[in-house]
Amino acid sequence: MSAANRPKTSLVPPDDAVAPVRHPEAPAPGAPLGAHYDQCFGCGEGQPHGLHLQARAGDGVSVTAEFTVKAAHQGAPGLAHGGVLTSALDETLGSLNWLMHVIAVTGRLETDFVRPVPVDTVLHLEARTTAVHRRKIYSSAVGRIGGPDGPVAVRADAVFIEVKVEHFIEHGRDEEIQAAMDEPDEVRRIRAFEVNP
Ligand SMILES: CCCCCCCCCCCCCC(=O)SCCNC(=O)CCNC(=O)[C@H](O)C(C)(C)COP(=O)(O)OP(=O)(O)OC[C@H]1O[C@@H](n2cnc3c(N)ncnc32)[C@H](O)[C@@H]1OP(=O)(O)O
Repeated sequence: MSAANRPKTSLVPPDDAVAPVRHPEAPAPGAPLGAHYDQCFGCGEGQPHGLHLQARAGDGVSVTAEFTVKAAHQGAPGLAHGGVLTSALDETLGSLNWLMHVIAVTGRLETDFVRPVPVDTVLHLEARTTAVHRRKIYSSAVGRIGGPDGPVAVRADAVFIEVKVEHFIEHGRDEEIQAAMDEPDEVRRIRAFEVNP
């Protein structure tokens, strides 16, 4: 069956899924994870149009992050665009994989929009990996407004799929791949994951 015809993977882990394992060299709880790629729309410091999310490690396989909704993120007047909020959730969820030293891409992501999020709001994001089944990584996130314990405005469930670094080399545009490969920090981090599973 071609990938395009594949039935949607459930966001509920199968019975034989296992608990996620935090890598022994993962950053300590409270420590920033840093951007995985300088030009990433979600976390890249060199990306002027990006969200500039800075995730911090939590306990187990969990992270927290804050995202401030700017005027450039509007959908309706004065309110955040749903796709931008989903991007913030995707980035936060994706950062969980670094705590396990696994390279993975988003396979499926489902967002519930519970409350409108006005411009200038700080969205307090929390995400956790709940289970792993072969290459599939099951994670969930919430975004709260009005403070870290405020009401939930958005929530998401996702399945990430583990990939090798060749995934990016094969599919990415040569120009950016070459630039990333020329960046010693990027290569060191990715290679560390490959030799240190
Ligand atoms: C050089 C520099 C590198 C820099 C690195 C930076 C990295 C940072 C990146 C972070 C960026 C931030 C995050 C982003 O924005 S990531 C960007 C958005 N995501 C993508 O671009 C992914 C596009 N999709 C693909 O490339 C392929 O379809 C993948 C790789 C996902 C699977 O194709 P592949 O041929 O490999 O898979 P398989 O057929 O062997 O299936 C394997 C298992 O997975 C299950 N499955 C498959 N598809 C899906 C699906 N869609 N939903 C749920 N489940 C799915 C499938 O049922 C099977 O399960 P099981 O049979 O085992 O039970």
